[in-house]
Amino acid sequence: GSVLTHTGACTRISNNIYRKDLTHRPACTMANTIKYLGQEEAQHIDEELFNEYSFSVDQLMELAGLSCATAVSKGYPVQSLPKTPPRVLVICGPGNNGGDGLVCARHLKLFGYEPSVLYPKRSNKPLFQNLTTQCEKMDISFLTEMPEADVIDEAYNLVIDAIFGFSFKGAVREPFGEILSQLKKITVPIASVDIPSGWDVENGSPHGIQPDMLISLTAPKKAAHHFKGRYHFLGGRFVPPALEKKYELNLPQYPGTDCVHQLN
Ligand SMILES: NC(=O)C1=CN([C@@H]2O[C@H](COP(=O)(O)OP(=O)(O)OC[C@H]3O[C@@H](n4cnc5c(N)ncnc54)[C@H](O)[C@@H]3O)[C@@H](O)[C@H]2O)[C@H](O)CC1
Ligand SMILES: [K+]
Repeated sequence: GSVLTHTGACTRISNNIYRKDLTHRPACTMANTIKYLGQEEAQHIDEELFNEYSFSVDQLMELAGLSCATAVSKGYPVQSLPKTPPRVLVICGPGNNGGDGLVCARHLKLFGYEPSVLYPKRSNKPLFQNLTTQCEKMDISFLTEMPEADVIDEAYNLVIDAIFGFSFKGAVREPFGEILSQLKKITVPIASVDIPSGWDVENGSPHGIQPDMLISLTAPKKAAHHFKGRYHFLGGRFVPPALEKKYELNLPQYPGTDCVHQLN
């Protein structure tokens, strides 16, 4: 849109869409579009949610994982999947991004999908052990090794990439290097949680995996500027207004009571 100064004379309807309240005033645009976060800023917001706002990781992870499962159900409705049973492969990394994946798998099962989880580097923290038990008790199978790309294409409709989030840094260490190299070869769509895994959090990665869906949590990270897939959702509808204001996040309004907002 055209760039004019923000006069306050417009109402945000959704991201990048503004209704002019006064016809003689210029429409506001860039000044209050959604902010894309750098790595440090994302980590500061995360710390503030826990330390200043007294949320627990469990709470936010539950909402994050629910957002991911909801976005998946919107982009790839269970009835529309080409293969039955409606199998999806959820790959979980060693940190909180992986935890979001475990929560997402559980909700996907409740939504009628058949998730299988690959969780090769398990955290021994009680939260992660509990999330694993919850999945096992819901008859979600855990794979012992990463299937080859052609096996994934044959058996699964979709892969959920919950390997790395905003704390990823440096060169990918094994076993995730091999996992990501298989993901670069698959043809079924990938839905990435928060950041496409292996991408630099701010600069992306031109030779990295190319997800079809990205679910940005809290706010998109700078790498999301390089996302070329079909669906970009915002999830993690838990940001208190004062925190949103402090970091000038300019989050779009979520529709009604939805836990996700489709950005494009
Ligand atoms: N505030 C929010 O929006 C919330 C986001 N959540 C999710 O949490 C992740 C960030 O989680 P964090 O534990 O900080 O880190 P990661 O999951 O990104 O990964 C850390 C994990 O990965 C290892 N690691 C880092 N770099 C490498 C590498 N090059 N090779 C191999 N392994 C690597 C590191 O050692 C750690 O073990 C955020 O993105 C959201 O998805 C919360 O769930 C809710 C609040
Ligand atoms: K990810």
